[in-house]
Amino acid sequence: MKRWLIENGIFAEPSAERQIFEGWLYVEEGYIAASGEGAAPAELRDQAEEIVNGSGLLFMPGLINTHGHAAMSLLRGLADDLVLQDWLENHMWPMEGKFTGEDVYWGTSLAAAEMILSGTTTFVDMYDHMDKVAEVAAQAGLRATLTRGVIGLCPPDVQTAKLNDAIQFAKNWQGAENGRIQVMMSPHSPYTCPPDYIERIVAAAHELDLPLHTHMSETAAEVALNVKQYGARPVEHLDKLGLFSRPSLVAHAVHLNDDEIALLAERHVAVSHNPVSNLKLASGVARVPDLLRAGVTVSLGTDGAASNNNLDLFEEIRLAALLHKGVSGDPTAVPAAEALRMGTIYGARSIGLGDVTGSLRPGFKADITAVSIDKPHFMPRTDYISHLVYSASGADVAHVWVDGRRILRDRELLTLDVERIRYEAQRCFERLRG
Ligand SMILES: CSC[C@H]1O[C@@H](n2cnc3c(O)ncnc32)[C@H](O)[C@@H]1O
Ligand SMILES: [Zn+2]
Repeated sequence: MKRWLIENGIFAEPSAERQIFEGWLYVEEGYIAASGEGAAPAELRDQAEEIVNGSGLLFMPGLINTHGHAAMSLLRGLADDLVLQDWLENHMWPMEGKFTGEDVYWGTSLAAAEMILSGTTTFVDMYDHMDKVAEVAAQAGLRATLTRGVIGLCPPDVQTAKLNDAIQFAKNWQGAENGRIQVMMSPHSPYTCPPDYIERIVAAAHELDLPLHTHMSETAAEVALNVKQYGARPVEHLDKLGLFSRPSLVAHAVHLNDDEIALLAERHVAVSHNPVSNLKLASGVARVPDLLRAGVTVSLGTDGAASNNNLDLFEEIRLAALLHKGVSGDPTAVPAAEALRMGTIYGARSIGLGDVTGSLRPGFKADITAVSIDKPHFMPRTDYISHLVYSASGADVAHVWVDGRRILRDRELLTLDVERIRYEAQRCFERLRG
């Protein structure tokens, strides 16, 4: 579909001065070409190959999930109510050690189905067997920023093999699928990668001209260990290793002091805030209002489904708006529109796509989520930004487009066979469980 039109819709653009307008939006060759209030121009109606009747629908930029491990949806519900290190070392890593490419394929497919059904159009994924993740993203029609996460707690030859795998993955997939697939380089964390290994990964990112992504300062125990092992807190440690010399996105950043916040701002490091995962693993609450005040780009991630336990980014948006009010005692700590920007345009900026996706303005890719607003919890029609943040959930999503192509119609997945995915995911889990 090259040219199509939405008319009679309500549009939410949280980064514009006028955040809500009623009218039309025209898409051409995958891009938002024009939009306006009131009735659509007759010439655009004539040119359009499809006209979408937007009545009863609220159109918003597709959601952007900036940190996750999609295939971990196979481990959902397996090990709840544990702290990070116990959960990782005694439950996740033993299971992940048994994962084959097929497990990653079906686990990621399950996640892709869930993300599309809850309005996500772009996801960041750090995992192993990344060719399988990229295949799923390509097939699903999602936009994805993918990275082969490397853990360096292994002999030097295995470290090298993992790094080469990450480099090869980048060479094969960077810019694939009409640019929908982007790649980053990822040391898993400062506590799983020795300093010299991080330096090699950073050097590879420079050579390949790629951004970097890592877990950082997720728990107080991690920060204490970093100080004990390396004599510096994680931010200073990673800065010395050159990680922030590339565009960087760090996940979690829960335990930061004022100097670290200032340094992240100075280095233009983006933070993926994962409030549900941080609460579930009892990691703490990130200093999001302070980060935003300092000028850091803060976006939202679910982390894997095993620490969440779903991939509904509306939940992260709502929690980001609520949690920081609760802990600060300031109801304006994260206002509704700011939470929505964290789930959309700030997500795009944090992965270098700030002029590509995350907005409904002309010139952006047509990555659009349509929410069905003919429901009691969207009444009365007071403030749709408020309704999206405080009342909506992923279950309200009716249609999704990525790159101008519809991938969800009336909650029917158009690119994925959800029955087959459910069957295969259960089969994979049973084999892994043994
Ligand atoms: C090397 S692939 C990614 C790796 O990350 C693990 N993981 C999942 N959630 C978290 C988290 O919250 N902190 C640190 N590491 C996490 C996952 O199990 C994979 O092994
Ligand atoms: Zn993670």
